[in-house]
Amino acid sequence: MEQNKLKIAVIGGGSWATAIIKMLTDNTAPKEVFWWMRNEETLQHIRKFRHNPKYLSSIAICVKPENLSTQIKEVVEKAEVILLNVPAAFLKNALEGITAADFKGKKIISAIKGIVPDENQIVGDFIHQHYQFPLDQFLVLSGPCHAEEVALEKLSYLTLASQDKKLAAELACYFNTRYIKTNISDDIYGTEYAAVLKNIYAIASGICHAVGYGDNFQAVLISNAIREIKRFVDAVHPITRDINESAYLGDLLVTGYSQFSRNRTFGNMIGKGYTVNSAQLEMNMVAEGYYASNCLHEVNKKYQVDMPISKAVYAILYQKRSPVTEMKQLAEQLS
Ligand SMILES: NC(=O)C1=CN([C@@H]2O[C@H](COP(=O)(O)OP(=O)(O)OC[C@H]3O[C@@H](n4cnc5c(N)ncnc54)[C@H](OP(=O)(O)O)[C@@H]3O)[C@@H](O)[C@H]2O)C=CC1
Ligand SMILES: O=C(CO)COP(=O)(O)O
Repeated sequence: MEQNKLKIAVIGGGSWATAIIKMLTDNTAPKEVFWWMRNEETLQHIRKFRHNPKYLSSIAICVKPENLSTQIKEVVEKAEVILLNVPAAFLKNALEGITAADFKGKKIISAIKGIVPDENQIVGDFIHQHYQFPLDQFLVLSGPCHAEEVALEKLSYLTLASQDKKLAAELACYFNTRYIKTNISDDIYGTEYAAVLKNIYAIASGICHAVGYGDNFQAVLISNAIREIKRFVDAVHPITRDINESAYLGDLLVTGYSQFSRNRTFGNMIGKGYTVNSAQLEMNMVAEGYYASNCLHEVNKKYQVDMPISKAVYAILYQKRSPVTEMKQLAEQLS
């Protein structure tokens, strides 16, 4: 019996990792869950009080205290499935000391929605290239799903993508609960890139709200954003896909409109005149779209896809252009 348990390790200690821990431990399929986080103090608190003191503190943590660790090598070694969930900007740091041999024979799921800075690669490409990790053993876990609603056990849908749909279906069984349904997909590239891009559009959405545009304009913005996503993912990985599926349009909508969206909140602060630093400090959570905007700007030099919304966000965040002027110019280009 013990041997049939899936050994899965969650890498990351933020809100999404905490919500994923809840799903995995509420799910009744036999498994052993390991959890890595960087912060020893947080780990000791969770061991003692069974709650994460920093993120989603209401969630009761049901991981065995001895399965919590700040030693990534130890956690990776024990598991057969590694679920990565540190913000992309800190992924290289988190994986320090890990070699290709440590990942050999395992499956990796990325629940990260960001591009690895400097490398300008989505996580799948980064892991494949830097750890010689086979892409057919790599999966992408996406939304639309906010950690806060998982904590509240509100009905939510995930998407698990793998080139091997059978593998995706097998692993999806470990996430489903009364409040979680997991769709499967074979589009690892489209799922990852769409999840990265929607964060940039959520920033645009927040900026527009802050500078005075209303719901009518927001609808036009989001409608243009999904077309921009389609143009880009079709250029990077041209396969037949329905962009209206939950992993693409759904993820964009939840981020663009939800009160829980980190990226929209960040954009809202930028629109109100906060500097990037002060907005980041104020939020105490990571808005992936800020880093993604710069990375995408670089990646798109190769593909040359027409992306006026991403361009406007980049100009505001990285070229210090005025949100009001930039959004006014953008509005002229939308339809
Ligand atoms: N939140 C959500 O609803 C969802 C998030 N995601 C994705 O999950 C990933 C993680 O996001 P999320 O859980 O929201 O993050 P949070 O903002 O909740 O937490 C931030 C995490 O990043 C760590 N961190 C912050 N600064 C640094 C640093 N300088 N070096 C190393 N680590 C650092 C924090 O560690 P510490 O606490 O020790 O400071 C913490 O674990 C992102 O890619 C996000 O897009 C995907 C779907 C849903
Ligand atoms: O990816 C997410 C929801 O699917 C979370 O990102 P936001 O918090 O910016 O919405």
